[in-house]
Amino acid sequence: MPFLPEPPHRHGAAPAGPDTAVLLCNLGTPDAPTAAALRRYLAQFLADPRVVEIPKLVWLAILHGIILRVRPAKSAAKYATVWTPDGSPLKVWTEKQAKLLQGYLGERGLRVRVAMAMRYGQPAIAATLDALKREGVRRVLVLPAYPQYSGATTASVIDDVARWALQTRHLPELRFINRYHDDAGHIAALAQSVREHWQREGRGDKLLMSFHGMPERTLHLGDPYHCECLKTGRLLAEALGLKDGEWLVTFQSRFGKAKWLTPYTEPSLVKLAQGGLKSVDVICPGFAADCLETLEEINQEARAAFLGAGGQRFGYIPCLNDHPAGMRALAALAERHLQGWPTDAPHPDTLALQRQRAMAAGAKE
Ligand SMILES: C=CC1=C(C)c2cc3[nH]c(cc4nc(cc5[nH]c(cc1n2)c(C)c5CCC(=O)O)C(CCC(=O)O)=C4C)c(C)c3C=C
Ligand SMILES: [Fe+2]
Ligand SMILES: [Fe+2]
Repeated sequence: MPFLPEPPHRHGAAPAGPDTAVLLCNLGTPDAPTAAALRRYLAQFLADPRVVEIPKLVWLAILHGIILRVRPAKSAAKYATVWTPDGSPLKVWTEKQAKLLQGYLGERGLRVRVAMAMRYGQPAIAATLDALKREGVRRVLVLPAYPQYSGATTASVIDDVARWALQTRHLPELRFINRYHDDAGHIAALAQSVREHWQREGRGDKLLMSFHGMPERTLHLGDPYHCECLKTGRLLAEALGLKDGEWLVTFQSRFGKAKWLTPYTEPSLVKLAQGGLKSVDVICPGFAADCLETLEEINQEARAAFLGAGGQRFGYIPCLNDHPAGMRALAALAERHLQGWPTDAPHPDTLALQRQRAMAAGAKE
């Protein structure tokens, strides 16, 4: 692919804003809770070879021949139940997180520009990186909003940045945060959010931690996702002082016919209720923000399944969203990964230029 034309250098001109940026990336979401918008979104999402790892031609035939005929309308109806006046919850939260992150980083004395982008749909990663460059950004720290690394999520964000890089002439310096599943601040924020929920709504007899699933095959192929989910679960249980039997990790959102990571969330809840458990709390620590998968699949469908099987109380613990402890943990995480990059003073190159100019001006006089 040819390099696209770029704006000419503004020789030595200092950028108006900060020249270091943090790019907060999440999965993406449809533009509207309609079948047409879902068809566009799912066609892009599910054609990503990081997400569905089966031979491309076979899969594209199934995707366009079957899945994109049925699923968009069904999924649109689900999205409609969680849609907000400002749009999809995932987008609303991610926008808010980016704004807040800029503030929390500022509080730590870091002058950086924080932008958000979505892997699928809008705002796209490539367009956002182009916009940052136009604003004078020379360094970008990419922060995929996935605590646990997986090929389907984190690596796919990195793919997208790399694709943009392949057709960009003057690249910014790039860094990536691959994971924060065991980050102490992140675990403490999750634990605080559970304790706050217990104080607000009372405490269930068990804490179920539900993570988004992946095909089990990906575990055997070396994807660290399963392992990182279990570690987050163990650390959160430890932080809360939970004993064995008081908590469990499960996997939700199975897609397709293959075996996914087990135990599955909804069947586990049904089994627990049938076994006599009356009250459960559910948290989704794999999601940085509430979205369809938490608000509809867990707080509506899984709740109904648990209550329908004899459970009496289902406590849903929201994702960290804009929780101050979660935001502070993200800011501290970003700060560590920004080490060595200029984030407060003008860039040393800029200072050197200013000195050179001052000297040149002095020599002329
Ligand atoms: C948090 C980590 C996620 C992993 C890992 C993940 C893997 C994965 N997902 C699908 C298929 C679908 N996921 C869908 C929605 C969705 N998935 C995540 C996160 C992870 N996915 C989020 C945050 C969301 C919600 C998006 C929103 O708009 O709120 C959907 C779309 C919804 C639907 O039609 O049901 C699909 C499909 C696969 C196949 C996969 C791993 C291989
Ligand atoms: Fe997903
Ligand atoms: Fe789902």
